[in-house]
Amino acid sequence: MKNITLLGATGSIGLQTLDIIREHNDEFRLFAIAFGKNVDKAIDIIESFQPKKIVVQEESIRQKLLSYNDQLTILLGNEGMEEISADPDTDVLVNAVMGSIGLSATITAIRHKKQIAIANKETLVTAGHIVMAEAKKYGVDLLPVDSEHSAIYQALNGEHAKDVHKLILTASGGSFRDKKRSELHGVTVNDALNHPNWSMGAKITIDSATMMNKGLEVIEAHWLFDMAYDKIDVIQHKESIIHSMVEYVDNSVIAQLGTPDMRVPIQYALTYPDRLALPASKRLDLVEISTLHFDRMDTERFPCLGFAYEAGNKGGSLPTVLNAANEAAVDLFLKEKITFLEIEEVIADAMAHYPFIDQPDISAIQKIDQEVRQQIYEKF
Ligand SMILES: NC(=O)C1=CN([C@@H]2O[C@H](COP(=O)(O)OP(=O)(O)OC[C@H]3O[C@@H](n4cnc5c(N)ncnc54)[C@H](OP(=O)(O)O)[C@@H]3O)[C@@H](O)[C@H]2O)C=CC1
Ligand SMILES: CC(=O)[C@@H](O)[C@H](O)COP(=O)(O)O
Ligand SMILES: [Mn+2]
Repeated sequence: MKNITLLGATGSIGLQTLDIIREHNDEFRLFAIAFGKNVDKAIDIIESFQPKKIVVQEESIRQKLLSYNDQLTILLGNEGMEEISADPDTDVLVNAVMGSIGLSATITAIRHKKQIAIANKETLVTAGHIVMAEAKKYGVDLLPVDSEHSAIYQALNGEHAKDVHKLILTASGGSFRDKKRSELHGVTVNDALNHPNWSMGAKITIDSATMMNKGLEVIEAHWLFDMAYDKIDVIQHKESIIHSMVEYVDNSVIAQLGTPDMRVPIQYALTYPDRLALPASKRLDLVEISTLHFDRMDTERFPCLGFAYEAGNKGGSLPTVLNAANEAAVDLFLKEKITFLEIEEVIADAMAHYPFIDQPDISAIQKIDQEVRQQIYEKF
C-alpha cells in the first residue's frame, strides 16, 4: 500500500488522481492533501478519503474547515505543503497545484527522496535547472503526468538520449485553432475556456488557446529528457489521440496513443513501471476515429510558442519571467481586465524589460517571480 500526498487535490488533475486512488484502493491510500480555496470540494474529499493531514493557504479557510470538524490536522501555506511533502508517511507526492507556487514542495520532496508524479509544469519551467540538478543529486526520477511527457517517457522506454533524433510534441491547437489572428480581437473568456478535446483547469485551458501550454511543455521536455531545444518539435494534431512521439536516429518513430483521458498518464505515473487496468477509461478505436490530422505549427499565428523557445534557448532568468508574466496575464484575462491578445503583449513586454540574470538560484527565482507579477498587476 502506497501513501499518496496530493497537492492541488480540488483541481482537475487532483480529482482525477482521486478517481485512481478510489479505483485502486488496495494499492493506494490518500495520506495528505493541499488545496487553495474550494472548501466544499475539500470537505467531500475529506469525508470520502479521510486524509490525515490537510494544507490550506489562508487562515480563513483553516477556520472554515475547523468549524466543519475541529479534530482535523490543518497546516498552513507553502511551509505546510513542504511539511506534508517531506512527511515520513508520504510515499508518493503528486504535485498538481497550478503555478510556480508548487516549486518549494517539489524540491522538498526530491530532498526527501520521495517518488514524485509531476503535473505542475510551471515548476520545471521556472526553475528546471535547479529541480533537475537536485533530482540527479538525490537519485530521484520525476514521473511525468502531463500527457505529452508521459507519452515521451513511455516512447523512450529507457533508450539512450544519443539515439534520439527528435522529440515531437503534439498540440490540439486549443479553443481558437480554427480562427485567424484577426478574428481574435473580441473573443471572450468563455470562448477561450471551450477546449476542443480536454476538460482541464481554467489556467491551462487558456494556455492551450494561446499555445503557451505547448511552449511551457517544450521547456518541460527539455528538462525532463535532457534534450536540446533544436531537438524538440511541435506539430498540430487536432484529435489529441497521438499524445507525442520520439523519432530515433534510424528514422523509426515511436508514438503513444490513447483517447484523451488524463487518468491514463496519472495512473501510469503512480504504478510505473507496472500497469494496472483502467476500466473507466474509453478504449481507443482507430477504425471508429478513422482519420488523424497533422499540421505544421505557425509561430506568427501563435507567438507564445516562439516566446517559450526564446526563453528556453536563452535560459537564465528568462523562463522564470516568461512563466510569471504568463500566470499574471492569464489571471488578468480570466478576471476580464485584459483582452485575449493582450496576454501575449504582457508577456513580450516583461521578457523585453525585466533585467536578465544568468544562473538564478532559488531565492533569485522567487524574487523575480514576485516582482514580475507585481509590475504587471500594478499596470492593470
Ligand atoms: N488539467 C489537466 O488535464 C492537466 C493539467 N496539467 C498541469 O497540472 C497542474 C494543475 O492543473 P489543473 O488541475 O488543470 O488546475 P486546476 O485549476 O483545476 O487546479 C489547481 C489546483 O491547485 C490548487 N491551488 C491553486 N492555487 C494554490 C495555492 N496557492 N496553494 C495551494 N493550492 C493551490 C487549487 O485549489 P482550489 O481550486 O481549491 O483553489 C486546485 O486544487 C497545472 O500545472 C497544469 O498545467 C498538466 C497536464 C494536464
Ligand atoms: C492534457 C494535457 O496534457 C494538456 O496539457 C493538453 O496537452 C492540452 O492540450 P493542448 O495544449 O494540446 O491544446
Ligand atoms: Mn499537456
